[in-house]
Amino acid sequence: MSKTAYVRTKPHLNIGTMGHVDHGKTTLTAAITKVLAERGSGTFVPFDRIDKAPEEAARGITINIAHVEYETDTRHYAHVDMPGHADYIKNMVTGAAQLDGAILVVSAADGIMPQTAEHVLLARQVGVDHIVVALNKADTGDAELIELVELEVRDLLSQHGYDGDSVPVVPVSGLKALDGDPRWTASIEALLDAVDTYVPMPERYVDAPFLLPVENVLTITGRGTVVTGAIERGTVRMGDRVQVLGAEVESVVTGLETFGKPMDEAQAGDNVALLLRGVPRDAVRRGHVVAAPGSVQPARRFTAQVYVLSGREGGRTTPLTTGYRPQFYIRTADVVGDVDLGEAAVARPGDTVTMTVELGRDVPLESGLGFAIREGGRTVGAGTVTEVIG
Ligand SMILES: Nc1nc2c(ncn2[C@@H]2O[C@H](COP(=O)(O)OP(=O)(O)OP(=O)(O)O)[C@@H](O)[C@H]2O)c(=O)[nH]1
Ligand SMILES: [Mg+2]
Repeated sequence: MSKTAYVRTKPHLNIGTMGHVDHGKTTLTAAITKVLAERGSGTFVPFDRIDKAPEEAARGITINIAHVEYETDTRHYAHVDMPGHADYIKNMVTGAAQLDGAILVVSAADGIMPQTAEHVLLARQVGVDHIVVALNKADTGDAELIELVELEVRDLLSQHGYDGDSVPVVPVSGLKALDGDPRWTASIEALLDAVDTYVPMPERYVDAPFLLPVENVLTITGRGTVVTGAIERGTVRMGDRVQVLGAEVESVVTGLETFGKPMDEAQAGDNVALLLRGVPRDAVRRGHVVAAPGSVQPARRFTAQVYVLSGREGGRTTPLTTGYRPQFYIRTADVVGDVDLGEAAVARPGDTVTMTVELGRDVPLESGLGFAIREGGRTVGAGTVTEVIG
């Protein structure tokens, strides 16, 4: 069966829903696709097609990130629906790493909760510069409560370096919009307008050497190994030679698709699936990087500026010292690393410190790259690479 090729008619952006567990991210994602499908631009993706794993259905939570696509009048979006549950932050970080903007979903009935704050911090760290707030479940709350939650969210965003005063905050009801209630269908339209206008089209480095952080790996029986993710920079064409950093193999791109639609060429920002010739399924993993051969030099040692979260922010309550070995979340990778604090030797919760890190394996690094530090299921630090040592 031949598939319809992807035709680039509008600028493409990557957005997604993040926020605390059960605040309604998946419901809102389904509602957005429904409202737009009714406008004739896209396909409705029902809730159970987004949370489709049996464990997700049984537990009523999102575990894996899921991608849907839709179009507004002015833009084409790939939308990643991220899990809110604290146990699946790892998947959330992978999703957030590819976003140009995020929809922070906050239940107007509950207000900000631990993963609301953690997601904002992580989004900031992985380079999400623009957030639009959906005050969901607005059908349940009274106006006064909604106003209070709005103030609280603006404050939280300001604390993390976002412009909390100017961020659009839109009261919505994903559930009622899914039901077709016109008042709440209009709230989804208002949210999408806010995303269209508030999240700018990022600069795309289409002329840079190709680089794609691997989000997922799958096998197409009889055809080979497919890697998926959002292209960070550059352009890739059918037949291009690429290098898989992490797997240390070279390959040729023999298939290229976005949301099931074939393309001859994909560029920075596109959310794609690449079929790689002759690469065994188990050689490639999330966290590896596919790049133009020789274009990046992986490294494992770097210096960084790191903020150590306080106990109140969900971080450690005790200082960390040289020799500390947490996990570093860099792009889609999580890698163990040894921390050296130099002469300071100790960093207390709430401190901003300079550290030297030696990772457990080589990864493509560059100064300015943001990362998160996690330990035993919680985020303990947020940092930026200041210098790559080698
Ligand atoms: N009243 C009301 N309930 C809602 C609304 N949106 C979602 N819900 C309910 O809230 C619960 C959680 O919804 P989900 O969409 O699964 O929440 P989620 O944020 O995706 O949860 P995780 O992905 O597990 O973090 C479900 O029972 C929904 O029906 C809303 O706008 N109003
Ligand atoms: Mg969900």
